[in-house]
Amino acid sequence: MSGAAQPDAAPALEVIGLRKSFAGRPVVDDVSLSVAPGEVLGIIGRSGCGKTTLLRAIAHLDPPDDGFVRVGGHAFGPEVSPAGVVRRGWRRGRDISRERHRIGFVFQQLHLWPHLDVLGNVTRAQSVVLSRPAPVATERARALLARLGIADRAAMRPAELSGGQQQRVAIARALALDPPVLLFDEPTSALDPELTGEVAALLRTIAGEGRALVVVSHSLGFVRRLCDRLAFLDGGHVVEEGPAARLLDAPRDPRLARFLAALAPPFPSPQPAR
Ligand SMILES: Nc1ncnc2c1ncn2[C@@H]1O[C@H](COP(=O)(O)OP(=O)(O)OP(=O)(O)O)[C@@H](O)[C@H]1O
Repeated sequence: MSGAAQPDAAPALEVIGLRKSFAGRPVVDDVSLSVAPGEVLGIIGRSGCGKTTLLRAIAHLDPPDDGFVRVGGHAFGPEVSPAGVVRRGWRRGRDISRERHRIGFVFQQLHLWPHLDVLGNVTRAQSVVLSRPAPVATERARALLARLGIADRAAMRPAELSGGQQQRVAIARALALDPPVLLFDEPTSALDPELTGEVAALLRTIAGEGRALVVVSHSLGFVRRLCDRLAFLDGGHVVEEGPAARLLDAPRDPRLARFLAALAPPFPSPQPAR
């Protein structure tokens, strides 16, 4: 970890009492989280515990049923209260599209536009979401592609790239909107294990710019390397939260201990040959 987190700073992201149900079944149930600028929060938990649903509800890709999301102290989304009061002047559907650039989202499946080349993928969202003039958007895109080491791929289509390169395009596309908050859903799931360290280093650099990152991952090695804090989700609730090393090495909740034990290698590592 780079130590760039600013835990005493005002939160970049606040999630307060978020709830999301599908067909009457609560999947995210009263989740509250706070992430400081420069901090990386990891979300861990067994398959189906609601990690992706939580990320999507934070970003209002699937609007939450209840709760508040704030970015830099300002409301993100309609702020539906338990009493059903909606933020004054809020127009559902229309207004969220204007705010989307404040929370970047890098999907597990990446969702790059297959018919656009790499440069087009990184400029298009800037034009659509921020109405940036084409030359400004292109300059920003080229600078990001260079920074992410894929400038020489600018004219290629996503299908012509490796998984790691495609992921860099998705990260460049999200960064192009300058979001103070970035959400990553399983950023290493499509990558070879040797790229995991590279992705962790890249995300640390991005956080080091003062952005708040929330990262869902199944890989304990990855979250240990990357995250300042972890939240363990079970049954739609955050049942334990704290410094990453503390949760991984000294879990307090038996559900977290069981989850970690199930992921630990079944046999001790072989002793290295002397
Ligand atoms: N759009 C939806 N409609 C109905 N049910 C849904 C929807 N999205 C998610 N669910 C359900 O919510 C539960 C949590 O799903 P979610 O994808 O959030 O879990 P997860 O923790 O991210 O799982 P995984 O680690 O396997 O990706 C699952 O039971 C899933 O079937």
